[in-house]
Order: sequence, then C-alpha cells, then structure tokens
Amino acid sequence: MTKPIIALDFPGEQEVFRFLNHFDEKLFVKVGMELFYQEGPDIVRKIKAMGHDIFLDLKLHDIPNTVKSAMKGLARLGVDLVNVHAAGGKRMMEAALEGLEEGSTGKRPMLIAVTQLTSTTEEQMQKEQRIPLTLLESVLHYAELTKEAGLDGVVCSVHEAKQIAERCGDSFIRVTPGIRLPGGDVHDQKRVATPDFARKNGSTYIVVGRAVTKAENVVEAYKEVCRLWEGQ
Ligand SMILES: O=c1ccn([C@@H]2O[C@H](COP(=O)(O)O)[C@@H](O)[C@H]2O)c(=O)[nH]1
Repeated sequence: MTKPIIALDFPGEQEVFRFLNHFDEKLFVKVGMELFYQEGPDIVRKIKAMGHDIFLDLKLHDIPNTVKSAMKGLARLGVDLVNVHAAGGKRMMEAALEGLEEGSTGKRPMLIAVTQLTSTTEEQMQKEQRIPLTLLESVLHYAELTKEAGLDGVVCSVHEAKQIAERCGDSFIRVTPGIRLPGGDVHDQKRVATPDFARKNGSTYIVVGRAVTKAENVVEAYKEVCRLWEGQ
C-alpha cells in the first residue's frame, strides 16, 4: 500500500516544521502553490533533507518550451512526483517529460497530469469550459492523451480511478485528492471520497490535506486515514 500524500498547504516554513515535528515517521508530502510561492525551492530542499518524499504540485500549463525548461529546473530539486495540466496538450506533456529527463541526475521524478480538478462538477465543466461530454468522458479523454504522451499517470477523483485503470492499465497511476474522513467537511471540493472507498475504487495514491492538517490531533487524524486506506 502506498503512503497517503499529505498536502502541506501552509503559508510558510514555520507552520510546516511545526506540523512535521509532530511525526516520528517519514511522510509522503505535497508542496503546492501556496507554500512554494512563499518560500521558493529552498522549502523543497529542506523537507527533502528531513527524509520525506515530495510531490511538487505546481500544475504547469504553458507553451511546450517554457514547460520543458521549468521541468528541467524542477528535476534538479530531487522531488519524487511532479505534475502538469493535461489541458496543456500532448506536445506540452511530451516537452515536460523531456525537461525532466534532461534535468534529472538520478531517478527521474514521476510525471502526472491533472485531468479535471476535484473541485469541478460536471455542470460547471460543461457550462464554463464548454466541454460537451460527461465529466467521466472528459477525464478518460485526458487520461488517454496523458498516456499517449508517455507520462506515468494522472490526477483525478476517486470516482474515475477504476475506469482509468481499466482503460489505461493498472500501472498507469491514479493520484486522487478530495479525500475526507467519514462525515468530514468537504470545503471547496466537489468530487470527494473516503480513504477506504479510494482503496476499493482503484486509487494508487490518495492526497489528504485539511482532514489531517486542520485536525485537533494531526497524528491521530493521519493514523485514521492510514487505517482506512489500508483497510484495517
Ligand atoms: O484536482 C485536484 C488537484 C489538486 N488538488 C490539491 O490537493 C489538495 C487537497 O487538499 P484538501 O485540503 O484535502 O482538500 C490541495 O492541495 C489541492 O491543491 C486537489 O484538491 N484537486
């Protein structure tokens, strides 16, 4: 079973270290835009030096040349997982992969693409993005495009994970945010699920933020996520 990926959505390094210091074990953490844009690449180096695995969730989406150069730089940070938006297109995703391969000194980080954000509903997607498909069809389309571009997998919700595995194969990873403990506040997420449903419905990794980071006892909340994810 993979470790749950804990989203370090904090405003600065003090809050990050206060959170991480509660744990005796090494975690798989996610550094996203909030933290990275405040603290820069140094925060990634510091967390890595503590021995944690890192998903650098910057969701790159730009012209192929820009994404390739940016990925080359990110590869040098020694992170484990990075991402782009599949909506950037196949050529952009191929360029991201080329950048990572050129920039990596050791093992290349895994590269995945966001299909439809877990905060998006089908109605919103159809009206605002003017995509005349069901949400599942759109996610499957982006997953296939991502696979054709040679990436390692996608970000999707738990609700699409099983169909993606059937369509793209089980080795094509499904990273699923929008995870909540039973009865937990969904906040701004729309396509949510519990850790045990994620296990049953084909997630490869779950991403958990506020259900752990905003809990009164963060270690207990993390243990509860692990217990449900592992099916104990
Ligand atoms: O589709 C997506 C892609 C990324 N995220 C990120 O995951 C976490 C989820 O945080 P919660 O507090 O558990 O809601 C957050 O960092 C998002 O940027 C996502 O939610 N959905």
